[in-house]
Amino acid sequence: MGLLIEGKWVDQWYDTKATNGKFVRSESQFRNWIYPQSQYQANEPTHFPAVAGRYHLYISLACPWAHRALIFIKLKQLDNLISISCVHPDMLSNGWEFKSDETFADANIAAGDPLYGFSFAHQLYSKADEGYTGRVTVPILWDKETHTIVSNESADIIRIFNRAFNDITGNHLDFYPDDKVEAIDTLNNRIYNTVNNGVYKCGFASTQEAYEEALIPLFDTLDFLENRLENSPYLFGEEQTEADWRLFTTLIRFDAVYFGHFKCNLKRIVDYPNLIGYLKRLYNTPNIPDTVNLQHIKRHYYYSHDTINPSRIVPVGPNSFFA
Ligand SMILES: N[C@@H](CCC(=O)N[C@@H](CS)C(=O)NCC(=O)O)C(=O)O
Repeated sequence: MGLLIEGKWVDQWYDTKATNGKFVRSESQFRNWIYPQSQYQANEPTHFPAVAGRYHLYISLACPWAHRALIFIKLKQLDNLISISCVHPDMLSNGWEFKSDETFADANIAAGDPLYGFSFAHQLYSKADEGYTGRVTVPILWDKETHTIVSNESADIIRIFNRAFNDITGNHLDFYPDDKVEAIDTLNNRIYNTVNNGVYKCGFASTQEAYEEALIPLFDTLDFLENRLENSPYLFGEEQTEADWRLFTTLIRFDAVYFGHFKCNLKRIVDYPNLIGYLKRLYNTPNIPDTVNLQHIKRHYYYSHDTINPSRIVPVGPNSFFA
């Protein structure tokens, strides 16, 4: 685990000393946008046009943020327009690596870097910006034409996928409808701070106080969501929205990883009747099971975070999502 400093790779774990033991996630730095041809302005440096075959998505099958992007490829039927490949689940001193390894072959997503044959994800960041300083994270939405990163922010990538390619695919499903924008943003904000990022705040805390400060709001929000789902299949009623999918990628990892490895252990998701029903409902959406790789998920967290799990032993259970 490390980061790039002025384009050079430096191996170091998250520094929580300056923040009283709290984990503070850094902001993504590539925040460009893909627009449909009708809205694309060539003279705007942050604009990229929606063109079939032009973009590549680099993901980790273990990572909940990258998982969102993969899910939107499926929901919006973008498989034939955007190519995808994945990193190896082990994120060690070189950060995310591209290597093929039969043990971790996924049935649907190829491993490696088909564009440049790079060994490390940090080489993509240096290619995009030779003086880049910051973390090397996935997902990475890459432009094959100008050889740069369009976006490394999953929240933006799923909104790009929600709209930009509709004219090409004919898929007009809308997971961020105009009349719900404010309500979705408000709920996303709570779920991001206390659940999606909340589990990381628990897991990467380096003081008892910082851990407990993250744990309590995490379970407050899970209790609140359990209540909200009492009479409703999804967070905003009958229709799925992006809020559901942003929550899904954390919930599906919870009992297998966050409960044990990140010490988020007041309750499991299976202990919440509405949340577990909701998780199964989302999981059973067409093409979604193909996006969930429990082997990568468990291996990545338990094997990569040796400050938390120095033995690198990967627990055997649970070996299904809902048990
Ligand atoms: N805000 C980013 C966060 C992405 C992120 O932190 N991804 C993790 C994997 S789960 C990562 O690549 N971490 C590497 C690092 O922090 O060095 C997003 O949502 O896209």
